[in-house]
Amino acid sequence: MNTIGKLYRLTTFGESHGEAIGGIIDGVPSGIELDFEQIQDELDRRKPGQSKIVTQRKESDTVKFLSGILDGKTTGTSIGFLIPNENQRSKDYEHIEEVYRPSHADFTYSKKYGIRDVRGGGRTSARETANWVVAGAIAKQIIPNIKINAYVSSVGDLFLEKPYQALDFSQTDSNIVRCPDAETAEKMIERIQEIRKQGDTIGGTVTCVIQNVPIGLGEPIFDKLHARLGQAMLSINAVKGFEYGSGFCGARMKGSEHNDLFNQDGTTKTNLSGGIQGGISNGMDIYFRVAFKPVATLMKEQETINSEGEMVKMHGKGRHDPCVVPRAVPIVEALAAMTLLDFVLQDASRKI
Ligand SMILES: Cc1cc2nc3c(=O)[nH]c(=O)nc-3n(C[C@H](O)[C@H](O)[C@H](O)COP(=O)(O)O)c2cc1C
Repeated sequence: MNTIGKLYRLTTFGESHGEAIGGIIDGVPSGIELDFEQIQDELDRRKPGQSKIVTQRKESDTVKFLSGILDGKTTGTSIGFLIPNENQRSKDYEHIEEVYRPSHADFTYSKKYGIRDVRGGGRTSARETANWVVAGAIAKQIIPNIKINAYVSSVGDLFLEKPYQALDFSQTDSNIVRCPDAETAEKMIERIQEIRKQGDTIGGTVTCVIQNVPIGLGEPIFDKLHARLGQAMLSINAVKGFEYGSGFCGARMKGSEHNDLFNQDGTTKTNLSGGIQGGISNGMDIYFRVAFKPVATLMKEQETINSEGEMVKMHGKGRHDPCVVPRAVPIVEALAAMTLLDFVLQDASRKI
């Protein structure tokens, strides 16, 4: 229930306003020299308070490793880690103790568990995703040849029209919205600021491109590579859609338009398959898109119900993201890295 992965496994714990969040990573090969700066850099890309277009909660998100590492190298035993919570303001949530925020997880958690950790959303909070970023950063270091790049490809109805082949991924972090095209990025930032001033929120998409993938990762039936990527991406808070390759557009095409014809060396002239056929990587680029809804907590009045079943008015309070996609980029990359590594280990285990 709190674990993702089969051979590279992350088990997590923690609530938004509890003492700390953290996890245990199993399946890390021994002898990997870890780059701790890179792990912290990834956490900094996700952390709150990093720019004017994200939540202003201030967390240093400093990770403390407790086990599984000796003299900077992995020992092959489980890696335990903690990220202390530093900047909780639980009072900001007192006003929702008896009411359910529309489209948040307040109602479902209350009904399922009969008890609700209202402080910062408890375990429903995307604070949990910091744990995933730690495991993802380590996964990236174990499979450095596989290149994973995510970026913001839309905010509301503002789309980055260029295909990923025309982008320079080194520019993704050159702006606060994490869109590698400077002109589009500027418009996206303006839109998010406008929406925030209105006390509203806005959705968007993150595109992820995975390059240099060996042929043969993924299983033919239940552990299809795209199914596991989809499960990972759909586990991210606020995600409403996942499509890979031609995705939903493919449903509008004819086979003669959609088929990826082969070159003699087994590569394909087009890549509408998105690098996966029959659940197995074919060596072409894997690319997919993840759709994020607008954040549920609004800084404006909405109608809702309380725990007594009465219709009431509520007004959001506290520090919230007006749009999650800039902070979601490292989360998408982390889960992609963990999923790919899991299959690399599975593939290796078949060969001994
Ligand atoms: C990076 C990130 C930041 C988020 N920040 C907020 C936030 O500030 N306020 C909020 O209400 N929801 C936020 N969310 C979304 C909620 O966690 C999510 O909508 C909620 O748990 C309900 O789950 P669901 O939307 O997947 O159904 C964020 C999600 C992500 C990925």
